[in-house]
Amino acid sequence: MSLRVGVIGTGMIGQDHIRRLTKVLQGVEVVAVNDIDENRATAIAPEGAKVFTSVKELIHSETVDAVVICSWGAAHEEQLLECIAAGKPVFCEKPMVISEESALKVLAAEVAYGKRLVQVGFMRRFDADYRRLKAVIDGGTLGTPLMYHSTHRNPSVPEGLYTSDMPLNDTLVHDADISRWLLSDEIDAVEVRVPRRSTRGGELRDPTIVLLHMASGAIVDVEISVNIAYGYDIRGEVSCELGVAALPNRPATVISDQHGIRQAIPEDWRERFIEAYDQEFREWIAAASAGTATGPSAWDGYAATLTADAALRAVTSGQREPIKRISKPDLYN
Ligand SMILES: NC(=O)c1ccc[n+]([C@@H]2O[C@H](COP(=O)([O-])OP(=O)(O)OC[C@H]3O[C@@H](n4cnc5c(N)ncnc54)[C@H](O)[C@@H]3O)[C@@H](O)[C@H]2O)c1
Ligand SMILES: O[C@H]1[C@H](O)[C@@H](O)[C@H](O)[C@@H](O)[C@H]1O
Repeated sequence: MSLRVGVIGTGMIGQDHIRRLTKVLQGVEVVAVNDIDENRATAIAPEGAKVFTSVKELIHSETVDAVVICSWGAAHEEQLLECIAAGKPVFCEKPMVISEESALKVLAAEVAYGKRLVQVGFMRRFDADYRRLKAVIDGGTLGTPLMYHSTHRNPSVPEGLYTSDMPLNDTLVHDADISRWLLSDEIDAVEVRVPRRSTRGGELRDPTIVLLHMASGAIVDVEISVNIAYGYDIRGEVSCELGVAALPNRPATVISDQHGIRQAIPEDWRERFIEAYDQEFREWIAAASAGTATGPSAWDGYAATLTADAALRAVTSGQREPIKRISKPDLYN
């Protein structure tokens, strides 16, 4: 029997996930949708899916086995808590939540429930190139990882919707998560440096350089650029004691003409991570069909939120901001 899914939030990524859940993947159907913009939900709802005007009713509906949350970050806490209260597996787009307080509430609810229900949308962990990079680091042939250079460039971000904290609490969270995962480490402190501002983003603080001090002593530097015009460019290079392992640029046709030799750069995250999102959902469907979750957990969402909070403090203080974590509940070991 197919997993019957309700999707909350039918904007850019909600539409892309509905496409993959209805047209690409097996063993799943979208039976319900909701958006605060009811007209949008109605326009996007796949054939046969019910449009719910109440999130709560969608989550508790007997016709819905599992939930996909694609609303804005600030709405995630309430929606996640409702899914846990209903005992339903839930895939939640990143950021899991946007404050430490919210993250602790989600952790406490899931721990009290006693089983993993929450999977956070850190899709890089499902990308074949990142998985190969991790296999090399874990294989140990390059020795201990010492530094990781993470480059995260967006051509542009939605004007008005992408606000001043978001380079750190919406974009950096991917680099925080992938650094913890690649290096099998935790982030203990954060520093931020703000160079000359790009005029392309108006008043938005952009670009930003972030240093993540890992518990092991390794250091990660992250470039966050969210208005760099030329494309969606994601890079990563791990410097180890005996060598360096880097993420390849996306393979693309090589064009030679009067302008020189060139390769296309992905336009946005949809293009760059298309296979990663598919794989992320393949694994989620399998886990949710068994009543649970897999991959990035609420603990990982919590760790990314702590990093974003510390980075936001570091912008103001100009100092190295320490991170204090609760001890890890057994559920996440
Ligand atoms: N993993 C990724 O690479 C990736 C890519 C894009 C977006 N995202 C994340 O997905 C989420 C949505 O991003 P987007 O780009 O699709 O934004 P968007 O603005 O295009 O769409 C968000 C939709 O959610 C709806 N919405 C907002 N609050 C709601 C609520 N309380 N209840 C129901 N609907 C609500 C909005 O009306 C809108 O239609 C964000 O958390 C974003 O960070 C992740
Ligand atoms: O919501 C998007 C998405 O998470 C992308 O993967 C990231 O590159 C963007 O910076 C962010 O705004």
